[in-house]
Amino acid sequence: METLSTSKAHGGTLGVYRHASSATDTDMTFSVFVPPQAEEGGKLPVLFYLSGLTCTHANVTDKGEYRRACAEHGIIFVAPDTSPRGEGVADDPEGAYDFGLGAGFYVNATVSPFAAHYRMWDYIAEELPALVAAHFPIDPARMGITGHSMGGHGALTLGLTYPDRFRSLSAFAPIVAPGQVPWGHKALGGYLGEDRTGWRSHDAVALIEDGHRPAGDILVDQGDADSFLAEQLRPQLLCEAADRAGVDLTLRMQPGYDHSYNFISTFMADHIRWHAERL
Ligand SMILES: N[C@@H](CCC(=O)N[C@@H](CSC=O)C(=O)NCC(=O)O)C(=O)O
Repeated sequence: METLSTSKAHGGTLGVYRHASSATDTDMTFSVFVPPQAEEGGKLPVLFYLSGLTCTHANVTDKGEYRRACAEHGIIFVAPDTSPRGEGVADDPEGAYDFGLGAGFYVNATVSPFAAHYRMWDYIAEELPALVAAHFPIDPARMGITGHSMGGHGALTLGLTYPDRFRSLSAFAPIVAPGQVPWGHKALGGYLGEDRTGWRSHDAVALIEDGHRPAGDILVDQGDADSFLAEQLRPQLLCEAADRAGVDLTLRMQPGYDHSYNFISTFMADHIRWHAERL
């Protein structure tokens, strides 16, 4: 693992790192904030934040405003990239923002040419937790996951699939049912193929319908002025599935907030506190 930069913040250290990923067979870059409590020598809980379409690790690192709350609650914060990148990595044939580079959708692609590198599911579920646990003072029994939009979809599907691994689960404006919305149709069709049975493992609503359960309760914040709300996000579908299944979900509709990092940064500290209480 190569250190690209480190900088002191709120008494802790923000670092950006690059490594050769075996999951994606590319270099991958991510950021980690280690709070000042690490100096005491113990292992700390970790929160993985999965970003949305068009993002790298840098969007939340620059605009997410998570460091003060992580320093207050003693949480390590890990922000990975959203897709493999580099020479030989396939992109959307028309360069669209919602597929290919910056839009890995947290799945292991099975369709050529994407199957060669687009293995973000394995990267987030397996490789990255092991890598950060080897290099930072992380307690692997206290891992939480959150994310925004496409990353909220990733957090929900990973948290529902691996409740023993991700002990706390929240999301900001997530895509809750990719099998029922245009972003999801394009991504799951392009990465997994048109046989929709395979899509259910990457659809939070379908996962709940199919019997998957999170480790505990789920927190979702959603702005009601989000331009993607009605067509792409549809959080009501998650509420209905959770109600039917007895999953403890809190959906907070936040008046006036849009889909941007102004929304995310407003509620970030609250999500970090919420995860800290559960980890
Ligand atoms: N057409 C827009 C759409 C991109 C966008 O809004 N991306 C969001 C995530 S959307 C769902 O996953 C985002 O987080 N953008 C980065 C940011 O820093 O705001 C466009 O291309 O801009």
